[in-house]
Amino acid sequence: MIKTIDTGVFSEIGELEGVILHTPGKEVENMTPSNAERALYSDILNLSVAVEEYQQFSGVLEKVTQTYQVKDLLAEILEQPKIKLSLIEKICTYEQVLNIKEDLLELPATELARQLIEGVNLKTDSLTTFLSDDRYSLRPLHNFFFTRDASVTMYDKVLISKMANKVREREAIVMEAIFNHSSRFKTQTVNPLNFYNVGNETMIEGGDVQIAREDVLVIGNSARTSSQGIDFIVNQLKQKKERHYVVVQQLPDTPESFIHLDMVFTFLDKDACMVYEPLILKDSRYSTILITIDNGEVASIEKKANLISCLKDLGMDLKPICCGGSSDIWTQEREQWHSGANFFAMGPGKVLGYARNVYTMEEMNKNGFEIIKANDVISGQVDLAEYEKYVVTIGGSELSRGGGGARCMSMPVRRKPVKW
Ligand SMILES: NC(=O)NCCC[C@H](N)C(=O)O
Repeated sequence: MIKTIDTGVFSEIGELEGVILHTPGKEVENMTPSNAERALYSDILNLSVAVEEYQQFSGVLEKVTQTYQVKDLLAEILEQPKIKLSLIEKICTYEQVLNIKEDLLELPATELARQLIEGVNLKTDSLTTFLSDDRYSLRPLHNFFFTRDASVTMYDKVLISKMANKVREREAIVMEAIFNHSSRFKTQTVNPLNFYNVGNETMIEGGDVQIAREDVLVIGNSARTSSQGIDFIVNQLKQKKERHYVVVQQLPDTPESFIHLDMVFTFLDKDACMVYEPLILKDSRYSTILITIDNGEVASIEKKANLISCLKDLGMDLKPICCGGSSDIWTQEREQWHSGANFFAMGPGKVLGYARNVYTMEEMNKNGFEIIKANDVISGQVDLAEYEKYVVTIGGSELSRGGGGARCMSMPVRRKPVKW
C-alpha cells in the first residue's frame, strides 16, 4: 500500500519529513571535455567515487527521514500507459525528436525512466546521424542529482522551475509529471509555462529560492533566476492576500560557483546562517532588496543594507557563520568554490555539508556544532538523537566538481513546523 503525503515546506530548517534524491548514474560521465561546459560542469566526475560519496549523503538521510529516488518515482508513474504516452509526447515535442517516440513507447517503464535520465542513444540509421558528433537523441540529464533546482516545494504547493539552460529543462518536465501523477504526493503544481504572460526572460531555479519562514522568502537574483522569475513568484504570493516579504539578494553572473543563492547563503538554525562573507556582508555592488506584499499588492520595494540586517528587521536574528572562516579571503574563496556554504538542514541546527571544507567545519565547530562523520551515523556508531546541534560531514571531493553541495542535492517535500 503506497503512503501518500501532503507536501508542505514552510521553512528551510523544520524537521525533515520527506526528501527527493537522485543517486548519480551514468549521466554524470556521459560527456567529454569539449562538451562538459555545455553540461554545466567545470570538470568531469569519476562516477564510482561520486557514488561512494553520495551514499554517505543518502545513507544519513535514509536514517532520519523518508527518502524518494527520482528514478523510482518516474518509473512508477510511467507504468500508467496514458501518463507514459503524454510524457513521451511532451518530451519529444519539446526536444524536437518526435522520430524516436515509437521506440520510447516500446520500452518498459523502468528502462524508459533510466533512458530519460541517462540519455537516449542516437540511432545511426542515416548518413546524418552516422556523421554526427553527438551520441544522443535525448541528452543525459547530467545535473539531475542536484534535485533542488528543477522544482521547489513552496508552502503547500510545488513550483515547477523554469530552467535557465536547455540542458536542464527535461528535469523540470519530469518533476512536474511526478508531482502531478505520483500517488505518493498530494499537492498542486504551479508551472510558469502555463501562464500566458510568462516569456523566455522568466527563469527560476530552486537553488535560488529559500523558504525562510511562513511569511518570508529569500530569493537570489542570479544568472539562473531573473527579476521576471522573482516577479512571477511575487504575483503568486499576492493571491494569498496576506502580508508576505520577499528578500531579493542579487548575485554576480560569474564565476559559476555563484550560480545560486544557496552557494553563498544557507539557513542553519533558528539563530544561525552560513554566509560567504565577501559577498553577503562586504560587497555593496550586489544589492539586497525587500519587497513587501500586503493585501494582494506590492506595498513597497526598498533597498536594504544587507541580507543579514534585512532579515533581522523582519524578526529573524541570525548569527552569520563564515564559509572558510573569517580571516583569510583565499580560504574563503576556495571553500566557497567547493560548495562550502551549501548546507542542508535536516532540522534546526542539524545540517549536512562537505567534509573537505575544513576551515568552514572548524568555524561551525567554534559556533557549537558537533562535527560528525556520515559513515559513523550510517554504521550506527553515532546516534544523532544524542546531539542537539551538529554537522554531519560527507566526502565531497568528487561531488563538488558537479558544482553544488548538500542543499543542491536535496529536494524536501515536507517539513515539520518550526517552534520559533
Ligand atoms: N543549487 C545549486 O547550486 N545547484 C548546483 C547546480 C550545479 C549544476 N552544474 C548547474 O550548473 O546547474
